[in-house]
This record gives sequence, C-alpha cells and structure tokens, in this order.
Amino acid sequence: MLRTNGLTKRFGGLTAVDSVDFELAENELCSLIGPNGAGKTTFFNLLTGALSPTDGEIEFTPHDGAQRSLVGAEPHEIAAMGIHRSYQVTNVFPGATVLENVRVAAQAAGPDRLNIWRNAGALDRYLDEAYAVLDRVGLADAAETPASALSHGAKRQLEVGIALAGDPDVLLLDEPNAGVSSESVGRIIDLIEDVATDHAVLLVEHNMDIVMEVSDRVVVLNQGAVIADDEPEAVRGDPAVQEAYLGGYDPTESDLATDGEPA
Ligand SMILES: Nc1ncnc2c1ncn2[C@@H]1O[C@H](COP(=O)(O)OP(=O)(O)OP(=O)(O)O)[C@@H](O)[C@H]1O
Repeated sequence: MLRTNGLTKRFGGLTAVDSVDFELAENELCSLIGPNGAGKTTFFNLLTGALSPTDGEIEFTPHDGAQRSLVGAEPHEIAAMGIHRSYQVTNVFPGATVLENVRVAAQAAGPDRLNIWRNAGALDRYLDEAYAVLDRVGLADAAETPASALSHGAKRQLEVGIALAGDPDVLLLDEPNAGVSSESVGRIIDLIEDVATDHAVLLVEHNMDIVMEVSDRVVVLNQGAVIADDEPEAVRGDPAVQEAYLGGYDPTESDLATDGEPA
C-alpha cells in the first residue's frame, strides 16, 4: 500500500534518513522505532509531504486507486489521497468541542476543504461521520465537551479521532501514548489495535512493551538507516538492535519477556 525506495533526507552534512526501503501492507500495524535522533520524525515528515526527500521514491497505492508517487505532493494532497497522521504535540483546537474538532477534520479531508470557514453550514453533512468517529475512539459521551477540558489521555484519543476523520487508508501515529497516565495507556493500546483492523498503521512509539504487544512488524532505524525489519520477537533478539539501544532500552529486558503485560 505504501512503499519507499532508497528514501533519503539530508540536512546539510547530516543524513537523517538514509536510503530507506520500507513497505506497509494493507491492515498491517508496523512500528517504527529507534534511539533518539534515529530519523523517525523525519521519515514521517517525508511520508506526509512536510519535507521533500533529497533522494528516493515514495509510492502509495490506495484501496481503490492506481499507484502514485508522493514525492513533490503537498501535505494536503497527500492527506486527501488517504494518508493521515496524528501528532506528538497535541493538535486539537482547545476552544472547540470534541465533536467540532472531528467534524472540522472530516470536512478538511473532504471536498469542502477550501470552504471550511466561509461555508460553515456545509459542515452539518459531516456530523454523522464525526459521531461515528467519536464512537470508535471512545469519546461519544464527551462530544459537547470543550477539547481543553479533556484529560491528557482523552486528548490523545481525540488526536486519533482527528486522524481517522475523512476515512484514510493509512494512519501514521506519532507517539499516541506520549505523556498518557498508566491508567489510560490500555485504552489507547486498544484503540490502536482497533484502528489497525481496517487501516494500515505506522506507529512511532517509545514504549517498547507497547511496541512488542501491538505490532505485526517492527522496523528499527538507527542513524537514519534501517537496521532491522521483522516480527517483534525477532527484533527483540536482534544483536544489532540491542547494540543501537545500548545505554537505553534493552529489548531483551522487556516486561513482556516475563509476564506478558505492559508496564
Ligand atoms: N530541520 C532539520 N534541520 C537539521 N537537522 C534536522 C532537522 N530535523 C531533524 N534533524 C536532525 O535529523 C536527525 C533525525 O532527527 P529526527 O527528529 O527525525 O529523529 P527521531 O528519531 O524522530 O528522534 P526522537 O526520537 O528524539 O524524536 C537528528 O540528528 C536531528 O537533529
């Protein structure tokens, strides 16, 4: 569904993403991990058009369309093709209600995108979609709550809801658990697993227990290059991955290795 060939991004003399060959299949949940500065965010930004590659190709084949190149496409064009992302830094309009946040996102992804403020009445047609999304992310009861009044965990659920609006084929989730309390993490994990049943999901996640639990596949970046691309168990035992994380997380010491539950 989404594929990169030799994808490279250089910032001056620094190669942040280094000849990455990557493939994300339909309904696959793939995690992208790597130490700080490995190039994960830069890779996301290349996929969404926020950055242009120095070299390489990005190909996207939507459910019902022909293969297209994403190189040179604007972020809004890539979003309209069906690749949506959530953000590490929360991206909600705090003064708007939860429902309005999702409804506006649904319209922004649809054909009324350019009339978003001029033609506010047209937003009504997106209400049904917004309610369905809120149901799915577990926020139906909070529809009329101002987004600013949500707990941090609920804001992350709303982030996923905003990314879901407009019915994308691919979801790029950037640390949806960042800063979430331990009581709320389970809810976000359930949500990630649920959306992965009918979307291709690429997840950037620092919590390795979550990565090991939810992923079909794990891709490891180090200094911009892919050093492992395999099932979670194989990645956990890969010496190159352990070396890359030296001084940080050791995948062999994951809590999952002992009790199967995330910390
Ligand atoms: N706009 C930029 N200009 C110059 N260098 C950049 C820019 N963006 C990122 N970099 C550098 O590229 C490298 C990869 O950064 P990136 O943010 O993609 O890593 P990351 O894996 O997402 O890190 P983290 O886990 O800390 O978020 C780093 O060395 C970073 O300093």
